[in-house]
Amino acid sequence: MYIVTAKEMYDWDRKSIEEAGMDGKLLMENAGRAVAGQVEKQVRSDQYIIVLIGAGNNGGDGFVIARTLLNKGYAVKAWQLVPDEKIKGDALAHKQLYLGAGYELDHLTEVNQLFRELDQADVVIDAMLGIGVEGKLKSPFDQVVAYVNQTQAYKIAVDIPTGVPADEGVTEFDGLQADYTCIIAAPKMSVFLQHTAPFYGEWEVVEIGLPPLKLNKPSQSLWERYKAIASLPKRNPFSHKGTHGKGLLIGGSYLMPGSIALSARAALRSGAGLATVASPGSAWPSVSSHIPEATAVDAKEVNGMLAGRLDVDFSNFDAIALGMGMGRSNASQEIVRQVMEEADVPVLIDADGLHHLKEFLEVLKNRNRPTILTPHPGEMAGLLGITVPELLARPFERGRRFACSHGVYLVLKGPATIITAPDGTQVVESSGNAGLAKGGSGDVLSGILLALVMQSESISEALCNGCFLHGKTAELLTGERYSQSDLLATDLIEGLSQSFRTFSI
Ligand SMILES: NC(=O)C1=CN([C@@H]2O[C@H](COP(=O)(O)OP(=O)(O)OC[C@H]3O[C@@H](n4cnc5c(N)ncnc54)[C@H](O)[C@@H]3O)[C@@H](O)[C@H]2O)[C@@H](O)CC1
Ligand SMILES: Nc1ncnc2c1ncn2[C@@H]1O[C@H](COP(=O)(O)OP(=O)(O)O)[C@@H](O)[C@H]1O
Ligand SMILES: [K+]
Repeated sequence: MYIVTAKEMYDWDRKSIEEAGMDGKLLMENAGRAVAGQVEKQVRSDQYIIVLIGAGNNGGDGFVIARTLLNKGYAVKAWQLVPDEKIKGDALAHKQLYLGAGYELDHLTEVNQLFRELDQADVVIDAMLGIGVEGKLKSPFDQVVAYVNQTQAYKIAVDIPTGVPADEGVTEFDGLQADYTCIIAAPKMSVFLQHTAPFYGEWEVVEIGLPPLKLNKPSQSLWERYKAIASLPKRNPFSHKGTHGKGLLIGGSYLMPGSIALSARAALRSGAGLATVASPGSAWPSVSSHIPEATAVDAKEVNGMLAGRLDVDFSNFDAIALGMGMGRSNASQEIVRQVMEEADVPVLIDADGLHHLKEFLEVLKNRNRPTILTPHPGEMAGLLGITVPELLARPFERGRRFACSHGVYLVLKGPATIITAPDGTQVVESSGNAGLAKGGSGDVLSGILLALVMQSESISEALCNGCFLHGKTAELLTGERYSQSDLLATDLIEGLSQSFRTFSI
């Protein structure tokens, strides 16, 4: 499923009408009916519904929704919040159909009168403004949104909650806080941004008849369950351990032996054939006690942290993951540089490895094989030399620019993880929950990703599937045995088997 910007959505709409011959009024009818169908699943016939209608096409959808629900016997009042002359085009046509059907329309003259009605409503349908919103909300929308937000009513937004921008980059806005948003045709970028996503509540996408081939292929899409099921690695009955990849994991330190142990265990649980750990000798007893299946290579250390070069032939491995629990000692930086310059296999860099890499990002351009960086927003902001809020205001654009200019795969982690390929293609993987907001989750992800990179033809697919397995495992576990509060990274590793049994079929 594609994720669209407002411009991409408008272009799709225009091309569907101009080139495919779709009729704008028919699309609006389809949109309104599709939303009404979803509303019906959530409301009872004895509940009092208010539909709030604005000036544009979002308001036009509102006339269709109100008419459709009234046709079916629901208790609905439609309120037009703007003067008559503002309603134009397809929206005006649907207003006339609504009135022609004999239904009553309330006009906003005095906000307190509407507020008294809103106090009585069980359900408020927000068809005020859609993706056409510009700047801060003007009167009366600012007052109405503020009032609706503090009512007890169940709030359903049409396409996008009023006031919320569709695109990234706008951080100052007043938005309607929806409980549920029925998104028309394709999710907008703001569904996946941390400062806008909470306004949507639960969301679903409805199809309204826009022909997919008239959508100029956007650069962003959403990773979906069916894609994961089709592309997760399958075990060949005649395989041997070498078939599934020999991974080298470099990291861990005397005071942080756990990270690399989590990564190595997660890699083996995710199907890797062999996992070899390069960690300081002082950390190895602790690492091996958590993952006896892993082997080790000798590594020099200073003060319990990796130091100097590794005496390892990297060509013996199929991929390398680097940085988890490594520590930030200057002495460890040499290893990161060595791997970047000498390892002719895919390399994933996480955590402290990213801290070291920051000092010599120019090496990325010289690599012949894929490099994968897996920063959380703090690490990404550090790589870019900007603040976390600056990054989160435009994560798609910042991530794309970084991945393209450095020629890397970028896994920008978060509730919606944005995976960017070196050509700028972006996929959002949005599974998981706040059970993952705990130290160690990222180390587990690195191990999963390492294993999948070794078992997949496509790096992008491997990264999407790895994030999918990670998030879905958290969802499966917190739906049953665990809660989001008590889930540990180690539980996640043991829970991977449940995800593989569910999705790798
Ligand atoms: N072909 C169609 O008819 C379709 C229409 N769709 C609906 O149409 C919507 C987009 O329609 P529009 O482009 O008319 O956009 P809106 O419905 O968001 O309305 C834009 C209008 O709102 C007013 N406005 C903008 N910013 C404002 C602010 N800050 N404060 C107060 N008023 C403001 C302006 O008068 C502007 O012209 C979508 O979100 C969707 O709901 C979809 O159903 C797709 C198909
Ligand atoms: N609230 C959340 N919802 C969904 N996923 C989350 C949430 N918080 C964290 N995650 C996921 O958990 C992982 C955390 O990684 P990271 O911050 O590197 O953790 P650590 O380094 O402590 O192991 C990422 O994959 C991230 O996407
Ligand atoms: K809306």
